[in-house]
Amino acid sequence: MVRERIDRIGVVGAGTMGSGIAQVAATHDFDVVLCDVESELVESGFETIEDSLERLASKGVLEEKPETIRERIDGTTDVDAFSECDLAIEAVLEDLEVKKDVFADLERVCDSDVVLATNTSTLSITSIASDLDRPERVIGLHFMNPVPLMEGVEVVVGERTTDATIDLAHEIAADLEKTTWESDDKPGFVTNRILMPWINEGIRVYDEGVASKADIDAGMELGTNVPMGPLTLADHIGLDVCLHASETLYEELGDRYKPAYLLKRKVEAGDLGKKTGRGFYEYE
Ligand SMILES: NC(=O)c1ccc[n+]([C@@H]2O[C@H](COP(=O)([O-])OP(=O)(O)OC[C@H]3O[C@@H](n4cnc5c(N)ncnc54)[C@H](O)[C@@H]3O)[C@@H](O)[C@H]2O)c1
Repeated sequence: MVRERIDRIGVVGAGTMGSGIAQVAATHDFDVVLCDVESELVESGFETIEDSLERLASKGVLEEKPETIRERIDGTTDVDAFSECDLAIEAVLEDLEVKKDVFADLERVCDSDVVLATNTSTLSITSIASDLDRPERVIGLHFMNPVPLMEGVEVVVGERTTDATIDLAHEIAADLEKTTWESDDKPGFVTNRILMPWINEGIRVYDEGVASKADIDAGMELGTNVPMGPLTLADHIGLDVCLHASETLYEELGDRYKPAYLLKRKVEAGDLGKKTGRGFYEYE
């Protein structure tokens, strides 16, 4: 049995993804609790949400005022505030031990019928749930970046996830006007298993001098009808995020997932893409 009536959603992690998930949930009339480890990080999540809501309002795509949506979100640094939540979504950094600790807290704090979802990009849902008493209520709800704009959500089914939990995951995504597809709990699921080698190959093609950055991106955009070429997309995702995902896939799946040399060097240099103003391209 899982709780089907969802009024209040708890989101752990107020970074890029957590703030986006909180925003989309509040936009769709859910009450939200947004949690991070320090109040400054919660505040920074709220700034991201407010900026995004203002941009969407200026394009005329919001049905309510940004302030009305914003007021549905409470901030906290204490996960105990999730005791009243009907669903919890974890979006903390991509580290198995950190996520396991967060899920231990969620299991302690949330009622036993509350579904606990993770936004992990590459980690195993089964591993994340492995120390819990009730792993059957854990599922992957893999939102795409930027959450307010991207329509797709990948539902990732762990070894012990029950049908009731899977149904709830699809239903809540539909309530958020997202479209889902399902993946088994295998490294990188559908999206990152295919996307990460594509990005790494784009970087190698550039590093080997096959073509300029602009021509690599143009070739893939015009030649295969994707909205962004691999170098531009890597900058948007964050080169550190791409490297971390590639290393996890390399560990699990072997040589064909080896991260590109230049990806590692750029991350070491602190050129992480759009968020630091420089990756493969420069940003204002
Ligand atoms: N960035 C992307 O494009 C993207 C896309 C899909 C999925 N994801 C996944 O989403 C998750 C979050 O990624 P992100 O890009 O938002 O990361 P981020 O670094 O922007 O945000 C993570 C936040 O989690 C907070 N945090 C860490 N430990 C915490 C804890 N114990 N309790 C509460 N908060 C804690 C950090 O302080 C930080 O604010 C990761 O699992 C990532 O793989 C990322």
